[in-house]
Amino acid sequence: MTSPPHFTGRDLLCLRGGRLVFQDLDFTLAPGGCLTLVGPNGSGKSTLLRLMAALLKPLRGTIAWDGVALAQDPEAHRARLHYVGHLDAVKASFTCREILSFWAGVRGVADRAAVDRALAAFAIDTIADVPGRFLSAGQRRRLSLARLVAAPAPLWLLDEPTVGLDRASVALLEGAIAHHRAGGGRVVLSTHIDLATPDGAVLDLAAFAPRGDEDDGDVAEDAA
Ligand SMILES: Nc1ncnc2c1ncn2[C@@H]1O[C@H](COP(=O)(O)OP(=O)(O)OP(=O)(O)O)[C@@H](O)[C@H]1O
Repeated sequence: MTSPPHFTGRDLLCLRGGRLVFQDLDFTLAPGGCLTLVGPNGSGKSTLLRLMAALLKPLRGTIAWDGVALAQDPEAHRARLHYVGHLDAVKASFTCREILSFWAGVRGVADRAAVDRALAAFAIDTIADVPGRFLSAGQRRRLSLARLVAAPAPLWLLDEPTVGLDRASVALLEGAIAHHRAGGGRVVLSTHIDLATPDGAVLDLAAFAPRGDEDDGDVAEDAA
């Protein structure tokens, strides 16, 4: 019997702007798993998500999908994930439906039903034909999150996805995450608020902060 594919990080050390952000960091995420990143401002939650998306490289350590290091084929890795960062990619002159259809098309999904499901999943169906320029901050965020549903991908990387969301929208996100995980999908998210992720794991970045005894002055940052 073969074991399920795991998403792992081992012995990770990361610099940004020449400064040590975290070190000795390990994680493991099995299919259906959720990892919540917590920690104070600047502790490296966004940085770790960017490492997991193969947008940055660690100075030391390895991140691997099913035993294969991301560095071997970062493009293949990016094709299996959705990364939702702080910026909402919303085109002012396109409607919500057009924006979602575009994103789905980029991922090879030409399925109106999938776009309809995504609109409904984040309660944007009532504003499906409203152009991006007229959306509120919370509506823009919901539209960005709806991409997750419009074009399936096994790994969701979500950087503070609840920013701008009202309580009802947070519940919609929790539901979408639960549905994704029930189908074997994986989620890593950073948050400063409580988000219901049943049976999920929590990784506190504060535990991997520089100890103050390192001399990092002579090591170069290894950015992608
Ligand atoms: N592009 C960059 N160049 C240089 N340093 C950076 C860059 N981006 C982030 N940093 C630094 O890396 C460290 C970690 O930042 P990061 O954004 O990962 O923290 P965070 O835990 O996500 O913070 P927050 O809770 O405020 O969002 C900080 O000290 C930050 O100043």
